[in-house]
Amino acid sequence: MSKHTHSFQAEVAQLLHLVTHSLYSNKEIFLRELVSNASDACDKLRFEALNNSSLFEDAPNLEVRVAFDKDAKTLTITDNGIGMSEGEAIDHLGTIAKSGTKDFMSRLSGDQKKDAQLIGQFGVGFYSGFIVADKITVESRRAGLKPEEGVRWVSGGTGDFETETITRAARGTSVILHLREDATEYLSHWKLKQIIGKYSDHISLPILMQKEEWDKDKGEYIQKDEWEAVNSASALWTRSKKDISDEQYAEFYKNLSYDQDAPLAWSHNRVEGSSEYTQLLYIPAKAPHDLWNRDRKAGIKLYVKRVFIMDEAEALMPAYLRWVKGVVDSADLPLNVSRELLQESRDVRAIRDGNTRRVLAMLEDLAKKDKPAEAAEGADGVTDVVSEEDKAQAGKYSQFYAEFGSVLKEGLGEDFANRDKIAKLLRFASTSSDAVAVSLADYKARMKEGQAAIYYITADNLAAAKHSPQLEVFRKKGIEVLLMTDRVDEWALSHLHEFDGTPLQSVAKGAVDLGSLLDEEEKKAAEAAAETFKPLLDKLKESLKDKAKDVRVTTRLVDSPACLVVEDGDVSNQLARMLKAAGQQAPLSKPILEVNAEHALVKKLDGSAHFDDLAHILFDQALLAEGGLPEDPAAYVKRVNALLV
Ligand SMILES: Nc1ncnc2c1ncn2[C@@H]1O[C@H](COP(=O)(O)OP(=O)(O)OP(=O)(O)O)[C@@H](O)[C@H]1O
Repeated sequence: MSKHTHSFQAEVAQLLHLVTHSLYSNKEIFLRELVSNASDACDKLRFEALNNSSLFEDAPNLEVRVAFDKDAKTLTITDNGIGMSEGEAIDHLGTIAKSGTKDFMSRLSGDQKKDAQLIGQFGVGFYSGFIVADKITVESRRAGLKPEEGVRWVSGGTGDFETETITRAARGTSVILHLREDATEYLSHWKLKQIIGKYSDHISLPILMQKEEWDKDKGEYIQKDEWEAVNSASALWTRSKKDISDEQYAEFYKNLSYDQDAPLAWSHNRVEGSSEYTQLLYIPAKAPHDLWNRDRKAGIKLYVKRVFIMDEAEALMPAYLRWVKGVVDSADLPLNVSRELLQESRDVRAIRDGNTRRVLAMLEDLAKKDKPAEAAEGADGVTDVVSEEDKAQAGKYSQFYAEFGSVLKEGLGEDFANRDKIAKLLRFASTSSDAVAVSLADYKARMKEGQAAIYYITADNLAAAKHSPQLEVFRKKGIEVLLMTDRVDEWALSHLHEFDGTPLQSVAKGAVDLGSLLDEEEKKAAEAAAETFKPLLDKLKESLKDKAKDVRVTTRLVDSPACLVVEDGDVSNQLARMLKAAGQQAPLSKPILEVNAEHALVKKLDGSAHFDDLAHILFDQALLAEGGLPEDPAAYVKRVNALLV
């Protein structure tokens, strides 16, 4: 048979040079690319055979075989897919037809370092074989052509390649890599199996390798004639939902997450539209130990057409949902997509938005079914029937929230578009419930007539929150206050100014304005107290000028003599203490001391010989009551003792 020599298209020669020189640090990807091509070839055959089943010839089972020959130093990837005619081999393996790669070529700068970074962002496909091979032989026969119409394509990866017509009985393609001296590590069953497991486990065709057996006499592994699949060949997410059992979903989750607990919920969807992808997302039952590490990568694995691309694709999930586990399989992204490119891609943004929406929808659903529904009989005598399935969901949201609620709150500051949805998912303890179970909607439904705001307080722990003097008037008036004890609350709540049209108001910030909840008499008494107390307040201000920004009379206290508040917009004392404990500089803003004109201690101040000491004690006690420490504890003790003896 006569051989023909062809020149590579100029761009191919250029690409080959780059591939061999720049992709060296990540050699093993060549196998992923070639297995992926083999799998594509099988997909193409399956597609063409829909109209022409004779293309299957006598081999209807599509498969990929990976074999190596230690003596010849060759590695061969064979598929029984569509194959290539001689003309196709010349066209497809000698030119670059893909627009993506052409675009890449046009962006080459000639600077090897920059170009090496660029190349990582584009699929290099077949040519990546030259990273490990100094010569590649491709033997192929297109499905439907006669055995004598096969082709052999040979190239050393430089300027040209040769083709000749051969006889090949088997349909499909063999890519034979003649390995370079420094790539003989791939002549290993174990190594190849490991790479296939890493990148190609979910290719839906079997990838076969010859079995190996230890030969005692020779002291080495011997290849047997028997072939076995080395991938699991089950891309679960590509199957139809109705064909997958709950057990299979749970099992897949375990493999994916190494988490022994069953997931709380999952969602499996095929999304079509401007961006086409499949998502299978799981909500774990338990938080990982490093949940709080914001650098922790997302638990999403990215596949492109069933080929594994990367673990922890953080661009596919916002940081506050970093605990979600799952798989995204895109039909649009290039195989060689890099993390950098992911950050910029429009397709990826669409996937990320879709994933976020899906997770929030799953949580909404769990939240709805959290409380065991009582079979409440309506006025019309009709009773809601609660399905067994819904009953099984009861309590799951509470479980989720206890584990992940704090991280979810980060979303208030991070994801403005979904802020309202996130707000609906929040749960808090309150003055009416020790359990962290009150939603903002529950709270609103219980608001008193005339109540203009959703009130909350932040503190280190539930006891401190509950006993805070700032709550006294609310308790007296029977107004519920949300008790927030998460470190992230103060920051998160600073991003949520209102819920469903009602403002959120910290009871430790600003002047308390209970508006129409105060009766006329109380209002008048407060105004009168402010007037009569003016001289006393001025004296207090003078005594405490280093500690307090202002001193004023308040209506928010009932039993306590005084409390500290900050102005709206200032960092609360609680947050300032937390920042200090974390070694950070807290913004300096002095608190405001509010005094209870009705309290005996405050009344005693007037004309007291110990005015200055009492003033400082009042301030320091207010600080102690909200979980702080006097700036000079020894001075505080001394002052109290002086009064005690
Ligand atoms: N095993 C194979 N069987 C049949 N055709 C193949 C095979 N491998 C490669 N080809 C042909 O060669 C072409 C070029 O392959 P190459 O890997 O460079 O690019 P691609 O597969 O189109 O893109 P990518 O690999 O980046 O997804 C393919 O489009 C296909 O037509």
